[in-house]
Amino acid sequence: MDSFKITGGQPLKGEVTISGAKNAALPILMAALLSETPITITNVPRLNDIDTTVKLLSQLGAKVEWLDINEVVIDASQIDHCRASYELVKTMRASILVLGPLLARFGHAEVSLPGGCAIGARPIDLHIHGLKLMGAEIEVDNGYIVARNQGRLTGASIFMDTVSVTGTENLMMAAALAEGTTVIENAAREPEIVDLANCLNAMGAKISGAGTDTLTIAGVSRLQGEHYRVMPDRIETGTFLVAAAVTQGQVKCLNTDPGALDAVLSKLQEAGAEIVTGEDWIELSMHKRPTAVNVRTAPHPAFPTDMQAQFVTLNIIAEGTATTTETIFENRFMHVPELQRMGADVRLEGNTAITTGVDSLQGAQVMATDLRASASLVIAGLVASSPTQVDRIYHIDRGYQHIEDKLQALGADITRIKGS
Ligand SMILES: CC(=O)N[C@H]1[C@@H](OP(=O)(O)OP(=O)(O)OC[C@H]2O[C@@H](n3ccc(=O)[nH]c3=O)[C@H](O)[C@@H]2O)O[C@H](CO)[C@@H](O)[C@@H]1O
Ligand SMILES: C=C(OP(=O)(O)O)C(=O)O
Repeated sequence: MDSFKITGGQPLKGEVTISGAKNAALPILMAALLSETPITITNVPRLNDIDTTVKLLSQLGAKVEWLDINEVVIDASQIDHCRASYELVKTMRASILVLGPLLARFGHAEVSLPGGCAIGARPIDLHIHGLKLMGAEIEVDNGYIVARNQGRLTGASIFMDTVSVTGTENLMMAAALAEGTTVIENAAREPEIVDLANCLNAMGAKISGAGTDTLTIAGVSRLQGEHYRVMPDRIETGTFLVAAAVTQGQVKCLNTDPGALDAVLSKLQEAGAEIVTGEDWIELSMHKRPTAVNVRTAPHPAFPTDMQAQFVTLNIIAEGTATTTETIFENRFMHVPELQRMGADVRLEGNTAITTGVDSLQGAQVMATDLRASASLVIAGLVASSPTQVDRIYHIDRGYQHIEDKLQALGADITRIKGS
């Protein structure tokens, strides 16, 4: 397993080009299963999760061809299997996103139950409930969700008890090919939902309300391939901006969307950062030690849970005491004990991390436990007074394209140590 070796102390300076959004690219690649003709997708980030998705689509029988590093054509005209195996689902929970498309187009899908995950239990009951309302028969057999329906799914009125991003995406994709109209209430409003809806509409779907809490989907009988560009990754952008703020640097993120980051940018300004934005760029300058900021995660447009760990790192070196409260996942503080090992003054009370900023962190050998926890440890390493080793970085490779190359280009001293 690979590790990162980081020697901190340099303020990050320069420009970084942001990749396409993992959490938009994943459902959009899965949406290719709905199409009878090939779809070309650009601005696809090259990450382990994308490789897993491509493997999954290929196993189902789709033909996948990379035209360029970030451009892929998926031809799902011939699908010969409708089963997503445990081996793939356990490495990437988003594999559940094949359920809606396979069921809608072929009337049959088998997907391994994902099981628990480092950040929480993450059930999928809302996906199943919504599909059942559309007429599917669903049972669990030997650890697999087995879903069937005769003919097309039927449009339904669905109220989601909890706001779920992939739940909304799965139901939206299923409803796109259903007979009749589906209304999803209490839908997720994340920008990635809007991106998926835009892609589906370009393929011929009739979806309105994306970005609000009510989606209306008038089902159509077929969808066709298109050429679609994935939105920029707002979480990668936020991660580089926090790294710039923590190291008191100056970083311009290119190829991004400031409009998708309101809550994060406002917290960075509260922490003392100067932020200038253009149509597709954000520049952050930090001229002093950050001020600690209280953060509370909640569904979009509130502060994203995927930026929580990075802000804990900001708070542990900031001036003052702050609370960081996690309301989405019940166990998303695995970075806290690792940060304590680097000298952070942080304690957990229920779903809140209480931090009092320290003047400097010490380097240590720390272990990444999930994707964003890994990012928080890398950022901590960038300001530590002695070298840091972050182990198990396969987590970070799931969601960041060449993070060490991008950080090196900004002046960071970070190298990958190849493991066995
Ligand atoms: C691939 C992808 O896009 N992943 C994102 C997606 O994950 P994901 O879509 O898995 O997260 P959800 O939005 O579904 O989870 C939100 C909450 O709803 C609960 N829940 C969800 C589904 C369900 O059927 N029942 C249920 O109770 C979850 O346990 C969690 O407490 O949104 C999360 C919340 O913004 C992000 O952290 C992830 O990065
Ligand atoms: C939690 C995340 O991803 P996933 O839902 O794929 O685990 C994330 O992107 O931070």
